[in-house]
This record gives sequence, C-alpha cells and structure tokens, in this order.
Amino acid sequence: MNKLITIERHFVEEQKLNPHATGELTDLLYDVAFAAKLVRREVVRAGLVDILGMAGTTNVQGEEVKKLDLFANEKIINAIGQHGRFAIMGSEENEGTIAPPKNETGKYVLLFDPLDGSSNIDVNVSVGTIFSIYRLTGDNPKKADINDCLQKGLQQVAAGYVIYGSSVVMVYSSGHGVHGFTYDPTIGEFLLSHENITTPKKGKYYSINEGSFHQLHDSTINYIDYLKEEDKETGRPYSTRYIGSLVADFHRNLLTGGIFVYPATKKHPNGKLRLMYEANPLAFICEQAGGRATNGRERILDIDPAELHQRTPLYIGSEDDVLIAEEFEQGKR
Ligand SMILES: O=P(O)(O)OC[C@H]1O[C@](O)(COP(=O)(O)O)[C@@H](O)[C@@H]1O
Ligand SMILES: [Mg+2]
Ligand SMILES: [Mg+2]
Repeated sequence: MNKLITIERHFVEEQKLNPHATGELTDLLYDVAFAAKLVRREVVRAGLVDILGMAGTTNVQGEEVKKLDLFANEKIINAIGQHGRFAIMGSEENEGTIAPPKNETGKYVLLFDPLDGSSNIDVNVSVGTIFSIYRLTGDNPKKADINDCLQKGLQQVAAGYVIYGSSVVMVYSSGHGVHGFTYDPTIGEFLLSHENITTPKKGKYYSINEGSFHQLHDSTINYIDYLKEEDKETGRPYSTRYIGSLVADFHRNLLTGGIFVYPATKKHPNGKLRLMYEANPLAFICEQAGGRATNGRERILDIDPAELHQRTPLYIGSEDDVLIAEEFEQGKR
C-alpha cells in the first residue's frame, strides 16, 4: 500500500467514482480535514494553552461545557463556514441551526460533534470530532432550514470522525468503503494508513458503562452477564473496554471487532448519545465497514429524526455481537 496518499488526493479519487460529481463534496471534505488540523494543533498542546477546564456555560443538553468544546466548535464553524460550501450547520454546542458566515452557494448540510469525549479532555485521554454531511433537500441555499438537517441517516452523502489520540487519525466514508488517514505532523498531511477498513463479524470486546449499573434495565444486565459467562465456543467471556469517549471506543471496536452499547437507562430513557451527530455518522461508517448499528430494535440509519439534539439508544459494532445484544434488549433471550 502506497503510504504517500494524502486525504485530499483520496477525496479526488473517490470523486471519480461518481459520474455526477461536481467536486463540491470533495471541497467540503477538504474543509473538514483542514478544520481537524486546526483543532489538533490546540488539542496536542492543550495543557500549555488556556483551553483546559470548564467554560462556565451549559449547553442545550443541560451539560456543563468545557473550554475545548467551545474552542473546537468555533474553529470548525469558522474554518468551514468561510468557504460557503455549507448552506446550514448543526452542532452539539449550538441550540439552533447555524447559518455559515458566507452561504451563497452551498448545497450541503454539516452536522457535527465538535469535541467528543468531553469528560476525558483534561486528563489526556483520546477525544474526537464527529461529522455528518447531507445534501440540501431544496435547491436554494438561502432557504435552508431545520428540515434540511432532519434527514434520515440513510441520506448521508459522507460521514466520519477524527481521533485526537496517541496519533491523530481521520476516518471517513463517502459511500465507497471506509478509509483511515494518520496525521504526519512533519509534513502537516493526513496520509492513507487504513485502506478499506472492514470490521470483524464477531469481536472480543464490549464497551458498556457498568458504573451506571443501577441505572441499567434487566435486559442490559442479562446481556452483560451473558458476555461474562465462560464459553470457549462463543469466545466468552468478552473483555471489557470503556474509554468514555464514544469515538475512541467505536474506533477500537471497528478495527478489532466488538460492540459498544449505550442503552436506554433509568436516567436516560432515550439513551444518552445524540442521533444526528453521534449515532448516524458512526452508523454510516459501521455499515460501510460491514458492521451493524441499531437502537436495539431499529436500524439507526432508518430512524426518522424529529429534533436536532434528539437522543437514541445505541448498539453498534460487529454484526453478530449487535444481533445478540438486540435479542437481549427485545427479551428474546
Ligand atoms: O460517562 P458516560 O455516561 O459513560 O458517557 C460517556 C459518553 O458520553 C460522551 O462523552 C458524550 O459525548 P460528548 O462528550 O460529545 O458530549 C461520549 O463520548 C461517551 O461515550
Ligand atoms: Mg459526543
Ligand atoms: Mg461533544
């Protein structure tokens, strides 16, 4: 594999797979990669610049916001908005939709989680950025509104995430498989490092926050007990891995096989994670890699969204593992 393929070059090659492509999707994916470089620049030296700790505000989710959440949000909105390729945006950190500073011509919608894994920011554990891209439903960018943001995950034209970890990796799909690029700071480029990622049909890891045990429903507890039983034939017991950053837990399981579950709980009756800028983009990637993503009953990509910040239970990862988890969730086991 030629390691000197930049992500920009890859975007252009992918564009050739679509005879109707105008190059605009390539340009806006380029903008996303550029914004990731800007966020990375601060994340890797977060302790040296004043972006650790609380911002002192609360977001629409009722969560206390970290300085880095706001920093990443602002960087992404400005870095991407200035080119006018997006007609409308939606972010975890903004209650309403965002009209880019310049939006004469954009025919795309960008939904994003600027900084995922906020609880891990101050302790140097991997965090990430997650993004989801749709086409406008109409053809006049000036008329873009919330309805353009509330499309089923199936309608995504591209999605991906960036992990700011021991290395910085950007993973994306525009419907032609899943590809990962590692950032090389010596040349400032994302270079192809994981071509055509496919996820194993069955894994050996499970990622569930067992700390909230008393919040879990019996169906989830029964599933966890099942994973912990001794049974060589089915590869049990599974090992538990829970970083607490969705993007990092998802990425590990994508590469090695495994399942991430954030179920409906007594505290979060609709789950904790957000459909539009966490579950949908990762479900798009997961399915492109041969995995499965549901809310325990329904395919994530088929869910008809009603609100920008709506939550959903999430069962995502290796197909066989998710199917078994669904059987427990539905009381069939
Ligand atoms: O602490 P909990 O309840 O396990 O929740 C952890 C989950 O919450 C999140 O931090 C939510 O995302 P944000 O950090 O973007 O708000 C996920 O990354 C993670 O999987
Ligand atoms: Mg998040
Ligand atoms: Mg976030």
